[in-house]
Amino acid sequence: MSALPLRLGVNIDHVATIRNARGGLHPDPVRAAHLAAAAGADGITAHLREDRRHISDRDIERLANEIQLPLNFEMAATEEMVAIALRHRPHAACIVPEKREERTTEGGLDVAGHIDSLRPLVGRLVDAGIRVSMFIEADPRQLDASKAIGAPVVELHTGAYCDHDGATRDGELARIRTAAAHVAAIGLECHAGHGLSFDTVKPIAAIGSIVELNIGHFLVGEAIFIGFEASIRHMRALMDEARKGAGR
Ligand SMILES: CC(=O)[C@@H](O)[C@H](O)COP(=O)(O)O
Ligand SMILES: NCC(=O)COP(=O)(O)O
Repeated sequence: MSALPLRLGVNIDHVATIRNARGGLHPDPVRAAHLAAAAGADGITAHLREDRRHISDRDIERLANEIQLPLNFEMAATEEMVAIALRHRPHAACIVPEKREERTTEGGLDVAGHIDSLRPLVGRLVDAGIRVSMFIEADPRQLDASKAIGAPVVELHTGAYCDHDGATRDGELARIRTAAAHVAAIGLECHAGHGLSFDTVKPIAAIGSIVELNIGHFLVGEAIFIGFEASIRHMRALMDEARKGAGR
């Protein structure tokens, strides 16, 4: 059976990181979103963190109102973020863990340990027509818990795979492959992301049951050297190369 089409969600958080370094308006994340669309992105991802270290409330408002691509709103499982999601009604919301002291997302959300609190929160977003995904480790317990709380989508955290090499990376890749097969078997949609680069994307893109990759930090960094559109176009080409011959 042939692999499903693979979407590229471009995360523009770190365009805002550069902007916030001087507290001005440049570079504009919304302009970056338009460029990403022109470069072939299938969606835009933006993470409104509780501490607003990069994406701001105004960025989310403008993205929701000004871009044509589907917006994937990454958010913590808090009442504050639910209210913002219900106000702007993005195409999708991805529920991610947050710790103020972390430099970046360090792992997946413990859905299995918080089923009772997450089920109603997910239900409110689903009832509002928002496609909810759970940002989780490649762990069958977390997959089954995501299904149990009514989330139609999971996004597998690829950080450990990207941060290691050799046998450890191979082990993480095997874990992701097994998890992606399980996601398909239980009828959820499978996405993946965090830390992906030109060097690490192809084995993940070759997993046929993964239908969306969310990639940001590397694309913004590489844009300094080759331009944002070229960075996105090259990532898309690598994903397409990997997809050829990928099974389900
Ligand atoms: C959830 C995820 O992997 C990305 O959104 C990542 O969080 C990018 O934002 P940070 O670099 O602030 O973690
Ligand atoms: N959910 C992953 C994402 O949106 C982008 O993560 P990164 O590529 O910035 O590490």
